[in-house]
Amino acid sequence: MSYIRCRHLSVGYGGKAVAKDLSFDLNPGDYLCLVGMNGAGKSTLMKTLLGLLDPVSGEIEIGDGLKSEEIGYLPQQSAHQKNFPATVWEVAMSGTAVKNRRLFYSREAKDRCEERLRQVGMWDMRKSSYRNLSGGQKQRTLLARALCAASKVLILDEPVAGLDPAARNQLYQITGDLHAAGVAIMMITHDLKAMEYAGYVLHVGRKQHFFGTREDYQKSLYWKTLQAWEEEAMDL
Ligand SMILES: Nc1ncnc2c1ncn2[C@@H]1O[C@H](COP(=O)(O)OP(=O)(O)OP(=O)(O)O)[C@@H](O)[C@H]1O
Repeated sequence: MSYIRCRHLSVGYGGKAVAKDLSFDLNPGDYLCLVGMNGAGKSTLMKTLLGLLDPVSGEIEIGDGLKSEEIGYLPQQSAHQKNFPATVWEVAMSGTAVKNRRLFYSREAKDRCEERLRQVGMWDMRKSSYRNLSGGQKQRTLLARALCAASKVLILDEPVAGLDPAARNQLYQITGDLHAAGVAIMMITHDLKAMEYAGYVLHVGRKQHFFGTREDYQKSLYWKTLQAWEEEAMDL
């Protein structure tokens, strides 16, 4: 059974759909890339899957023993978050606190946080101030935070936006390692390089959508359109 199964799902605001009739699955072991033009509704879909927005219509089924609180989320970074006055350790640990609503951290939570910070290569910097980190180090800290909250499914919203090529590759390496370790990945991206890691692609279009394997996607018109659009955007 799928972790997440959506059928004829429409998502939007105030009962008005911005993306209609989406049908796709996220299964254990999947690496799904979510692509589409600006404003297509990708972030709106993610927020709906996370329960932050109600679906306009259609079905979302959470299955295979997955609980909604087992879905970790790396949101798009805001300027406010970039200047967060806390250490790397405190930022990562806050993922645990939000989920468990505990006043004090348990030994188990601390061990888990250490494991996560080691996984993303930020353990040695755990005492550093978050606001003084590079963009890539900040993203890796937020990735550890999302993994402290949940480790079965990880949803990432444009995780490499604003990162230089080295930091970008490092982040893909880490998400690839997490995937190999059994975490199902669902990633919104405008970076065509991310596609190399994907097993499946969901392309949210204005009128029609594509959902299928990366191989089929890269033979489709959707892929050609996306490539042309991204290349044009890079020229600007
Ligand atoms: N809180 C909101 N209330 C009403 N409309 C919104 C709200 N947030 C976003 N929208 C609109 O919903 C549409 C889809 O936005 P969304 O952020 O989901 O697109 P996206 O595909 O993630 O775009 P991008 O690639 O630019 O991040 C846009 O037209 C946007 O203006």
